[in-house]
Amino acid sequence: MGCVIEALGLVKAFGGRRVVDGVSFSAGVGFTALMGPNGAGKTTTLSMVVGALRPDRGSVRVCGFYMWGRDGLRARRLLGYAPQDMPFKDKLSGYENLVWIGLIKGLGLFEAGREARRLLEEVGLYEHRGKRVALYSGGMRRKLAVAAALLGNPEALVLDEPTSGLDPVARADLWDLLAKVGRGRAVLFTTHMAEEAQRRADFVVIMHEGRVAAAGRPGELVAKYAPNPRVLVYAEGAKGIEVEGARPREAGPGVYEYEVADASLWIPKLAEAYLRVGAKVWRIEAREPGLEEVFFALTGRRL
Ligand SMILES: Nc1ncnc2c1ncn2[C@@H]1O[C@H](COP(=O)(O)OP(=O)(O)OP(=O)(O)O)[C@@H](O)[C@H]1O
Repeated sequence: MGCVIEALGLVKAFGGRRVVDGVSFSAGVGFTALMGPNGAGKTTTLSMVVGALRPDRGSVRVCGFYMWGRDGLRARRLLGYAPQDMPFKDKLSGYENLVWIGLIKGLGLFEAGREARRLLEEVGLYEHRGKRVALYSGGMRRKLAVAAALLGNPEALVLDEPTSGLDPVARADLWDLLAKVGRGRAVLFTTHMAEEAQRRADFVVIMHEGRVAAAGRPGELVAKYAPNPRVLVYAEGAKGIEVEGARPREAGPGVYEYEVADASLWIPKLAEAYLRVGAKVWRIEAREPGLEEVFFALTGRRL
């Protein structure tokens, strides 16, 4: 079966405002994305999941052990966590940082050193092991954070926005690494990028205003909430026009999005309608719906 991370009715309020309001989900072996816009409550939820923040209500189970009960220590040991900004000591090397974190996690000095070397190799930082972390790039810091989360060989991994702030090349590189180290583990990660969740997650939990708006496999969510393709018209000289009852949504300056049943029928129809009113049409394209459209269908907002 493998390890499962379970959030069971989590509630957390700050100053009387519930920022997490009854969140439940389970993340089994594979990649689970906790997806939502900034402020949806993702980080607060993760903090409770990893045992850093006590829930007002509800509980968390990691591989069957309750995080906030007698088994808390066990649950914590089974789980590795990489926060958005890992508090590394910039003056120490990558190797020294990992040894230091290993000691905090309860490893002996010899084992911490051995694990640090093994993990630096695994994440591709071995040749930079002696370099001060202050000199690491953003991508290298993230890899080191993944290595730190893997100290103690946890069954579950929790990653808060693992790729935020990275350029596309560094992001793809980090995902190659995560795919490798995530194999056989329950990996829970947060993202506010629909494309990333769609591409990388086996299962997606969509959060909005402190609650779970929907959860499922990406393909199932799209089929259920946003099955229709979209046609985008890039035009100048006409505001979005209604065509045969289909009303556009302004997807950007001069970009009008139509939700249609059959894109191949609607592309010529829309081109004709815009040309008829004297607009310049730069481009028309069909787009398959994805989790961005699912989020919009559920909340009326864009991610
Ligand atoms: N310690 C705190 N005290 C008061 N309010 C807080 C605290 N932590 C978070 N909040 C508020 O709770 C809400 C949810 O924050 P949270 O960081 O969990 O969202 P998020 O989905 O992770 O967003 P982001 O991607 O920006 O981190 C926000 O409105 C935030 O301002």
